[in-house]
Amino acid sequence: MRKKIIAGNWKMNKVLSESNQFVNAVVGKVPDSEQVEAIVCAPFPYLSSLVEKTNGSKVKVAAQNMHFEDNGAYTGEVSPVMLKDLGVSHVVLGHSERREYFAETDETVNKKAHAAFHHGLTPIVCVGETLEQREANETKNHVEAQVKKAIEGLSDEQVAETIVAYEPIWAIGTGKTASSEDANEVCSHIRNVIKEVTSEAIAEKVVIQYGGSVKPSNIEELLSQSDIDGALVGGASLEAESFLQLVEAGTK
Ligand SMILES: O=C(CO)COP(=O)(O)O
Repeated sequence: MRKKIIAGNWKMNKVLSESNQFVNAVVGKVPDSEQVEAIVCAPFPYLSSLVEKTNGSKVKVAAQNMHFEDNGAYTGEVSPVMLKDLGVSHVVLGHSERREYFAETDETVNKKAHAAFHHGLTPIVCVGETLEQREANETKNHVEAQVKKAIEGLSDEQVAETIVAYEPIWAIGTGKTASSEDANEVCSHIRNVIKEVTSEAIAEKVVIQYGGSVKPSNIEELLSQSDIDGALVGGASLEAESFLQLVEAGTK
Protein backbone atom coordinates (compact mmCIF):
# COMPACT_ATOMS: atom_id res chain seq x y z
CA MET A 1 0.00 0.00 0.00
CA ARG A 2 1.21 3.49 -0.79
CA LYS A 3 1.79 5.70 2.21
CA LYS A 4 -0.13 8.94 2.51
CA ILE A 5 1.76 12.19 2.20
CA ILE A 6 0.23 15.32 3.70
CA ALA A 7 1.99 18.52 2.75
CA GLY A 8 1.14 21.96 4.08
CA ASN A 9 1.90 24.72 1.60
CA TRP A 10 2.19 27.95 3.57
CA LYS A 11 2.56 30.00 0.37
CA MET A 12 3.65 33.58 1.23
CA ASN A 13 2.43 33.54 4.82
CA LYS A 14 3.86 33.80 8.35
CA VAL A 15 6.74 35.72 9.88
CA LEU A 16 9.63 33.91 11.56
CA SER A 17 8.08 33.89 15.05
CA GLU A 18 4.91 32.31 13.62
CA SER A 19 6.93 29.71 11.75
CA ASN A 20 8.72 28.87 15.02
CA GLN A 21 5.46 28.67 16.98
CA PHE A 22 4.01 26.34 14.38
CA VAL A 23 6.93 23.97 14.34
CA ASN A 24 7.19 23.90 18.13
CA ALA A 25 3.52 22.98 18.32
CA VAL A 26 3.77 20.29 15.66
CA VAL A 27 7.07 18.51 16.30
CA GLY A 28 6.52 15.55 18.59
CA LYS A 29 2.79 15.53 17.90
CA VAL A 30 2.88 14.21 14.36
CA PRO A 31 1.70 10.60 14.47
CA ASP A 32 4.54 8.11 14.59
CA SER A 33 3.18 6.00 11.76
CA GLU A 34 4.81 4.44 8.73
CA GLN A 35 1.57 5.07 6.87
CA VAL A 36 1.82 8.83 6.75
CA GLU A 37 4.45 11.45 6.02
CA ALA A 38 4.11 15.13 6.96
CA ILE A 39 5.78 17.90 5.01
CA VAL A 40 5.86 21.64 5.58
CA CYS A 41 6.41 23.72 2.42
CA ALA A 42 7.70 27.01 3.75
CA PRO A 43 9.04 30.32 2.42
CA PHE A 44 12.82 30.35 1.82
CA PRO A 45 13.80 32.48 4.86
CA TYR A 46 12.43 29.87 7.32
CA LEU A 47 13.82 26.71 5.73
CA SER A 48 17.06 26.67 7.68
CA SER A 49 15.41 27.07 11.06
CA LEU A 50 12.64 24.60 10.19
CA VAL A 51 15.18 21.97 9.16
CA GLU A 52 16.97 22.49 12.48
CA LYS A 53 13.81 22.35 14.57
CA THR A 54 12.37 19.30 12.80
CA ASN A 55 15.63 17.38 12.93
CA GLY A 56 14.95 13.90 14.30
CA SER A 57 11.19 14.37 14.00
CA LYS A 58 8.69 12.97 11.53
CA VAL A 59 8.25 16.33 9.82
CA LYS A 60 10.02 16.99 6.53
CA VAL A 61 10.72 20.41 5.07
CA ALA A 62 10.08 21.51 1.50
CA ALA A 63 10.79 24.65 -0.51
CA GLN A 64 7.98 26.08 -2.64
CA ASN A 65 10.12 26.62 -5.74
CA MET A 66 13.73 26.65 -6.93
CA HIS A 67 15.82 27.43 -10.02
CA PHE A 68 17.07 24.58 -12.18
CA GLU A 69 20.68 25.79 -12.37
CA ASP A 70 23.19 24.95 -9.64
CA ASN A 71 24.43 28.55 -9.34
CA GLY A 72 25.14 31.65 -11.42
CA ALA A 73 23.92 35.11 -12.33
CA TYR A 74 20.22 34.65 -11.48
CA THR A 75 19.53 37.46 -9.05
CA GLY A 76 16.81 36.63 -6.58
CA GLU A 77 16.80 32.91 -7.28
CA VAL A 78 17.51 29.91 -5.05
CA SER A 79 19.24 26.81 -6.36
CA PRO A 80 18.82 23.09 -5.65
CA VAL A 81 22.37 23.04 -4.30
CA MET A 82 21.42 25.60 -1.67
CA LEU A 83 18.28 23.71 -0.67
CA LYS A 84 20.13 20.41 -0.38
CA ASP A 85 22.88 22.06 1.63
CA LEU A 86 20.29 23.34 4.12
CA GLY A 87 18.84 19.87 4.60
CA VAL A 88 15.59 20.45 2.74
CA SER A 89 14.15 17.16 1.44
CA HIS A 90 11.36 18.16 -0.97
CA VAL A 91 10.55 20.96 -3.39
CA VAL A 92 7.20 22.02 -4.85
CA LEU A 93 7.45 22.53 -8.61
CA GLY A 94 4.98 24.08 -11.02
CA HIS A 95 2.41 25.29 -8.53
CA SER A 96 -0.38 27.00 -10.44
CA GLU A 97 0.47 30.29 -8.73
CA ARG A 98 4.04 30.03 -10.07
CA ARG A 99 2.66 29.21 -13.51
CA GLU A 100 0.22 32.12 -13.43
CA TYR A 101 2.31 34.89 -11.83
CA PHE A 102 5.92 33.85 -12.47
CA ALA A 103 5.91 32.38 -15.97
CA GLU A 104 6.57 28.80 -14.88
CA THR A 105 6.08 26.44 -17.82
CA ASP A 106 5.95 22.69 -18.33
CA GLU A 107 9.47 22.97 -19.76
CA THR A 108 10.93 24.69 -16.70
CA VAL A 109 9.09 22.28 -14.42
CA ASN A 110 10.76 19.43 -16.29
CA LYS A 111 14.21 21.05 -15.99
CA LYS A 112 13.61 21.60 -12.29
CA ALA A 113 12.48 18.00 -11.77
CA HIS A 114 15.74 16.79 -13.31
CA ALA A 115 17.73 19.23 -11.18
CA ALA A 116 15.87 18.15 -8.04
CA PHE A 117 16.73 14.48 -8.55
CA HIS A 118 20.29 15.35 -9.51
CA HIS A 119 20.68 16.91 -6.08
CA GLY A 120 18.70 14.38 -4.08
CA LEU A 121 15.56 16.45 -3.59
CA THR A 122 12.11 14.93 -4.07
CA PRO A 123 9.87 17.01 -6.36
CA ILE A 124 6.19 17.59 -5.68
CA VAL A 125 4.97 18.38 -9.19
CA CYS A 126 1.70 20.34 -9.35
CA VAL A 127 -0.75 20.02 -12.22
CA GLY A 128 -4.34 21.10 -12.68
CA GLU A 129 -6.89 22.72 -14.92
CA THR A 130 -8.65 26.08 -14.94
CA LEU A 131 -12.42 26.36 -14.65
CA GLU A 132 -12.63 27.13 -18.38
CA GLN A 133 -10.71 23.98 -19.22
CA ARG A 134 -12.92 21.90 -16.94
CA GLU A 135 -16.06 23.33 -18.51
CA ALA A 136 -14.69 22.64 -21.98
CA ASN A 137 -14.04 19.02 -20.98
CA GLU A 138 -10.30 19.48 -21.38
CA THR A 139 -9.26 18.50 -17.87
CA LYS A 140 -7.79 15.09 -18.63
CA ASN A 141 -5.96 16.19 -21.78
CA HIS A 142 -4.50 19.21 -20.05
CA VAL A 143 -3.34 17.36 -16.97
CA GLU A 144 -1.99 14.53 -19.10
CA ALA A 145 0.16 16.94 -21.11
CA GLN A 146 1.45 18.59 -17.93
CA VAL A 147 2.38 15.26 -16.35
CA LYS A 148 4.03 13.87 -19.47
CA LYS A 149 6.20 16.95 -19.93
CA ALA A 150 7.10 17.17 -16.23
CA ILE A 151 8.48 13.62 -16.10
CA GLU A 152 10.04 13.59 -19.57
CA GLY A 153 13.50 12.02 -19.52
CA LEU A 154 13.36 10.93 -15.87
CA SER A 155 14.36 7.35 -15.12
CA ASP A 156 11.64 4.94 -14.01
CA GLU A 157 13.06 5.03 -10.47
CA GLN A 158 12.87 8.82 -10.45
CA VAL A 159 9.29 8.77 -11.71
CA ALA A 160 8.41 6.32 -8.93
CA GLU A 161 9.80 8.81 -6.39
CA THR A 162 8.03 11.83 -7.87
CA ILE A 163 5.03 13.14 -5.95
CA VAL A 164 2.30 14.50 -8.21
CA ALA A 165 -0.19 16.99 -6.79
CA TYR A 166 -3.42 17.36 -8.71
CA GLU A 167 -4.76 20.80 -7.89
CA PRO A 168 -7.71 22.03 -9.95
CA ILE A 169 -7.07 25.77 -10.08
CA TRP A 170 -10.73 26.64 -9.55
CA ALA A 171 -10.64 24.79 -6.21
CA ILE A 172 -7.60 26.59 -4.80
CA GLY A 173 -8.42 28.99 -2.00
CA THR A 174 -12.04 29.20 -3.13
CA GLY A 175 -13.67 26.85 -0.65
CA LYS A 176 -14.81 24.79 -3.65
CA THR A 177 -13.46 21.25 -3.54
CA ALA A 178 -13.69 18.85 -6.43
CA SER A 179 -16.00 16.03 -5.40
CA SER A 180 -13.90 13.15 -4.16
CA GLU A 181 -15.08 11.05 -7.14
CA ASP A 182 -14.13 13.74 -9.67
CA ALA A 183 -10.76 14.27 -7.99
CA ASN A 184 -10.15 10.53 -7.97
CA GLU A 185 -11.05 10.22 -11.64
CA VAL A 186 -8.33 12.70 -12.57
CA CYS A 187 -5.79 11.17 -10.15
CA SER A 188 -6.54 7.78 -11.64
CA HIS A 189 -6.04 9.22 -15.13
CA ILE A 190 -2.67 10.60 -14.00
CA ARG A 191 -1.67 7.15 -12.79
CA ASN A 192 -2.66 5.67 -16.15
CA VAL A 193 -0.61 8.26 -17.99
CA ILE A 194 2.41 7.39 -15.84
CA LYS A 195 1.76 3.71 -16.51
CA GLU A 196 1.78 4.39 -20.27
CA VAL A 197 5.10 6.20 -20.01
CA THR A 198 6.73 3.75 -17.58
CA SER A 199 5.04 0.57 -16.35
CA GLU A 200 2.24 -0.50 -14.08
CA ALA A 201 4.69 -1.38 -11.30
CA ILE A 202 6.18 2.14 -11.38
CA ALA A 203 2.81 3.87 -11.69
CA GLU A 204 1.53 1.99 -8.65
CA LYS A 205 4.35 3.44 -6.57
CA VAL A 206 3.70 7.09 -7.41
CA VAL A 207 2.09 9.15 -4.66
CA ILE A 208 -0.64 11.36 -6.11
CA GLN A 209 -1.99 14.12 -3.89
CA TYR A 210 -5.13 16.17 -4.27
CA GLY A 211 -5.07 19.88 -3.48
CA GLY A 212 -7.72 22.60 -3.44
CA SER A 213 -9.65 23.63 -0.32
CA VAL A 214 -8.71 20.50 1.59
CA LYS A 215 -9.57 20.79 5.28
CA PRO A 216 -9.97 18.50 8.29
CA SER A 217 -13.67 18.05 7.50
CA ASN A 218 -13.19 16.75 3.95
CA ILE A 219 -9.77 15.08 3.93
CA GLU A 220 -10.90 11.64 5.06
CA GLU A 221 -13.41 11.37 2.25
CA LEU A 222 -10.76 12.41 -0.28
CA LEU A 223 -8.15 9.99 1.10
CA SER A 224 -10.64 7.14 1.00
CA GLN A 225 -10.49 7.22 -2.80
CA SER A 226 -8.43 4.61 -4.63
CA ASP A 227 -5.93 6.95 -6.30
CA ILE A 228 -5.66 9.84 -3.85
CA ASP A 229 -2.61 9.25 -1.69
CA GLY A 230 -2.37 12.50 0.18
CA ALA A 231 -3.07 16.18 0.08
CA LEU A 232 -1.31 19.43 -0.68
CA VAL A 233 -3.04 21.91 1.60
CA GLY A 234 -2.87 25.69 1.64
CA GLY A 235 -5.14 27.61 4.01
CA ALA A 236 -5.96 24.74 6.36
CA SER A 237 -2.28 23.93 6.90
CA LEU A 238 -1.41 27.27 8.47
CA GLU A 239 -2.61 26.49 11.99
CA ALA A 240 -0.74 23.75 13.84
CA GLU A 241 -3.89 22.12 15.21
CA SER A 242 -5.52 21.90 11.81
CA PHE A 243 -2.31 20.62 10.19
CA LEU A 244 -2.07 17.88 12.82
CA GLN A 245 -5.67 16.86 12.16
CA LEU A 246 -4.92 16.62 8.43
CA VAL A 247 -1.87 14.44 9.07
CA GLU A 248 -3.82 12.30 11.53
CA ALA A 249 -6.38 11.63 8.79
CA GLY A 250 -3.58 10.03 6.78
CA THR A 251 -3.19 7.28 9.36
CA LYS A 252 -6.80 6.09 9.04
O1 LIG B 1 -2.77 25.61 -3.62
C1 LIG B 1 -2.99 24.85 -2.70
C2 LIG B 1 -1.92 24.07 -2.07
O2 LIG B 1 -0.76 24.12 -2.84
C3 LIG B 1 -4.36 24.72 -2.14
O3 LIG B 1 -4.65 25.84 -1.40
P1 LIG B 1 -5.97 25.85 -0.48
O4 LIG B 1 -5.90 24.59 0.37
O5 LIG B 1 -5.86 27.10 0.33
O6 LIG B 1 -7.14 25.81 -1.40
